[in-house]
Amino acid sequence: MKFKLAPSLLAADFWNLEKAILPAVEAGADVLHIDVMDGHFVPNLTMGPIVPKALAGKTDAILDVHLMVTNPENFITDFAKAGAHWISFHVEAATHAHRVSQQIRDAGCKPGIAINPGTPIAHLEAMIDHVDFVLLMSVNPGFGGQKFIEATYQRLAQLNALIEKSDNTPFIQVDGGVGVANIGRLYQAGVRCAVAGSSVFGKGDPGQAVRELLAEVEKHDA
Ligand SMILES: O=C(CO)[C@@H](O)[C@H](O)COP(=O)(O)O
Ligand SMILES: [Fe+2]
Repeated sequence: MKFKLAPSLLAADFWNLEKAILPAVEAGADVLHIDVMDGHFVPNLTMGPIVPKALAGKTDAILDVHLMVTNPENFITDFAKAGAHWISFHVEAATHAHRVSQQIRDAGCKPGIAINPGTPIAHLEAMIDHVDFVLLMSVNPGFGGQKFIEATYQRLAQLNALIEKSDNTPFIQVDGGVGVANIGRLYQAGVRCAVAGSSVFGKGDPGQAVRELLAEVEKHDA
């Protein structure tokens, strides 16, 4: 699969969302990452379905909804109707993870399973065959702008090994603290979609930031 960069809207200027998003997409970002937080699973509140609904039809980018909520099953239909293409939910938050992934697929979206830095990779074992991607958190979920956790590289090796021995090949998305300093190494470690919030929208020019991040990936493409 071709590498995809997913700017996280959480770091964008909400006064000027269109001006933030358009240059990032024009510069080659294929995915827009929408962080949904409920103030319960994580100690922060962010966006509901009105956000993908506002973007749907305005851009060709994939709308990628990252649910950091308890009871994810309650939100799938609304986000799918709002135009989400990918929906990920946390293995820590889903009592019936298998049912939730099926619900996402039935709603016409690609299901992804997300995992916190403190949860053993082995907890994904029963779900690998039932998702299209794994979202490996490289910070503790809840906030943008945090420092990348270095143990993510070891966890990536464990995740690759788990995927290798399964019948399915979900792609790996990494989320949190990604920037020019680590995106190349993450690509080499098997990541095919990197979420980038502050490193895209935290500087003056999102288009330039996207070009720099993609150039790093290109450099590491052996
Ligand atoms: O899901 C989350 C945080 O919970 C992420 O998507 C962050 O929003 C990424 O932001 P940066 O770490 O790249 O600033
Ligand atoms: Fe996220």
